[in-house]
Amino acid sequence: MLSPSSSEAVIRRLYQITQDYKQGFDHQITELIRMGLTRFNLDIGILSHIEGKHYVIDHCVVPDGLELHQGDKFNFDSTYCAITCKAKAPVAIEHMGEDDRYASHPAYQEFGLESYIGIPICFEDEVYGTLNFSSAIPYSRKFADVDIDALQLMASWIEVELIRRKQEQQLEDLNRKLKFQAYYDSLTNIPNRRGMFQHMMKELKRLNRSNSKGSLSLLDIDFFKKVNDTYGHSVGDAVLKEVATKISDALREYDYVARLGGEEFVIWFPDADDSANLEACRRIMESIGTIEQLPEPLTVSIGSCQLDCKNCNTIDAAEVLAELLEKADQALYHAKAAGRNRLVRYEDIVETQNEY
Ligand SMILES: Nc1nc2c(ncn2[C@@H]2O[C@H](COP(=O)(O)OP(=O)(O)OP(=O)(O)O)[C@@H](O)[C@H]2O)c(=O)[nH]1
Repeated sequence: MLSPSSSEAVIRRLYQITQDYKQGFDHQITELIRMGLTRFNLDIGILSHIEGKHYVIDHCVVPDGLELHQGDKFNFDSTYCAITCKAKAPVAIEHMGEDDRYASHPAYQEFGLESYIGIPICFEDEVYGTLNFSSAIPYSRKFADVDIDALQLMASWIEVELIRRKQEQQLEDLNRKLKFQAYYDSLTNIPNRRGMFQHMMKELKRLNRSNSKGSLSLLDIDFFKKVNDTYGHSVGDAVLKEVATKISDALREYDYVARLGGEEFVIWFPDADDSANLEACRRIMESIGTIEQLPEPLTVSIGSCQLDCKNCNTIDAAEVLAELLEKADQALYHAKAAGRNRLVRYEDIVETQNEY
C-alpha cells in the first residue's frame, strides 16, 4: 500500500537530483526517469518532445532489448502522448487493452503497451511533450492519487528546469554577444582594436617563450575619403567589408587581421620571415585591387616591420606591441608619402637613414 510519504521520498530524491546540477541536464533527467520507474514499478520511462506532427524521444530509460533511443521520432497521433496531451492532465491506465476508451487507439494498436501513466509537460504556455512511464504488462494495482501527485512533482521539476535552462542559454547568448561587441568590429566582423590587443598580448608572450619571429603590417586604404565622397558612405562601408574579407581570405590559418579603426587594418604574421610577409602583403594588395564595388581599382598602402624576439624576454609585451605598431606606422607614413599603393618595410627606412 502506498502512503502519502511516498511523495516525500520523491521530493527528497528530486532535491538530490537538483543538487546534482553539475552533472548536467541529461544526467538529471535520466536520474529522474529512473526514479519514476522505481516509484511506479514500470520499465519504460520517457521524456518526449512534440515537434509539429512528431513525437520525439528527448530522454528515455528502457529495458534491455527494447530499441528505443534519444532522437527517435514517431507520428504524434499514434502515440500515448497524443492521449495525454488531449486530456491536458495526467492520464493513468492500468490495462489499456481492456479499456473501452483506448483499446482501439492507434497508440495501443502500434505499441501494445498495457499500463501507462503520463503527464503533459508545459513550457512557455505550450505543451512541450510528456513525461510518461509504461510497460507491456498490465498494472498490478490501481493507480492512486499519490501516484498522480508524484508524477506532478516530477513534471513540475522538469518545467522549472526547462525555464532555467532557457534563461541560462539566453544569458550565455547575451554574454557571447557582449563579448563579440567588445572585441569585434560590427561592420566587418573581424576583431577590433581591443580584440587585437588581447590577441597580440597572448601572441607576444608565447613568442617570448619560444624566441621566434613575427611580422606586423599596417594596411591603410588609399584616398578612402574620396570613395565616401564620390559613391556615398554605404558604398564605403561595403568596400571596408570587402577589404576585410579579401585580407582574411589571403591569410594562413595562424595569421591574424583586425580593424584598428576607420580604413586602417593591422595584420600579424606569426613566425613569418621577411619574404613570407612580403609575399602575403603583395597577395593582399593584388586581391584588394579586384574589388568590384568601385569602377576603378582600389589601392592600399602597407607599412611593415619585423619582430625579432631575441631581446624580448625582459620586455613587457605591451611595450613590444606599442613599438611594433609605431614602427609599422612610420613605414606606412613613408608608403603614403612616396605616392601610396605600395609596401614599405621599416627596416628599409632605417637602412636608408643609416646610409646618410
Ligand atoms: N564608409 C565609412 N567610412 C569611414 C568609416 N570610418 C572612417 N571612415 C572614413 O574614412 C575616411 C578616411 O579619410 P582620410 O583619413 O582622409 O584618409 P584617405 O582619404 O584614405 O587618405 P589617405 O589615407 O591619405 O590615402 C574618412 O572620410 C572617414 O569618414 C566607416 O566605418 N565607414
